[in-house]
Amino acid sequence: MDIQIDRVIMDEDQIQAAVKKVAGEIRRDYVGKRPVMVPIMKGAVVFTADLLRELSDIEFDFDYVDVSSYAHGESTGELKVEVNVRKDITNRDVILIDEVIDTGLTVDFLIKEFTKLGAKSVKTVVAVDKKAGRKIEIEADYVGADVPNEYLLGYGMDLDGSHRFLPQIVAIKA
Ligand SMILES: O=P(O)(O)OC[C@H]1O[C@H](OP(=O)(O)OP(=O)(O)O)[C@H](O)[C@@H]1O
Ligand SMILES: Nc1nc2[nH]cnc2c(=O)[nH]1
Repeated sequence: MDIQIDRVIMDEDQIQAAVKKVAGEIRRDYVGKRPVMVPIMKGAVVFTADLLRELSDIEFDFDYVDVSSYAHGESTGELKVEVNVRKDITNRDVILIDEVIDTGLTVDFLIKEFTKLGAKSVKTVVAVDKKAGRKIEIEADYVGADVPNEYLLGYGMDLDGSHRFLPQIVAIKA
């Protein structure tokens, strides 16, 4: 597939500033609470590595889920759970980590799942927020930066597996 980059939405410095901002907010709210950090793979892989190294001065536990719903650049609206959480999250404060919130369907689904599993609280941190993309009413609790409602690549975001590890966040030509 021929992917043409249109423009850079966030460069590496802007991304790192966004990581530091949300890390500061999470540190303030969770120090001493030992939350369970749960990235939503695969897209969250890069943001998670940055965020959790930034938070290495507080205590937390770690697990991950692998959930996907996008194919060929579009939300199918159907969540496929490849790997579910294995840690016992009963009565635990959980922080879901994702690189982007768009329709909101992924985090909404997982918040409901984790609440059913007995979590004490489930909050969400995202690197970027496409607020205009929402299909349901839901907000992330910690947002690195707001971005336009265009299909983005890089910093974990892919198109059918391509461009996921681009260090910048870019928009592509339609
Ligand atoms: O708010 P939403 O519209 O639900 O979109 C956000 C989700 O979309 C992407 O996942 P994707 O389904 O592409 O799977 P991947 O993480 O494995 O690439 C991204 O990593 C988020 O998890
Ligand atoms: N790659 C990619 N995945 C997404 N999932 C939800 N929104 C996006 C996006 O803009 N780009």
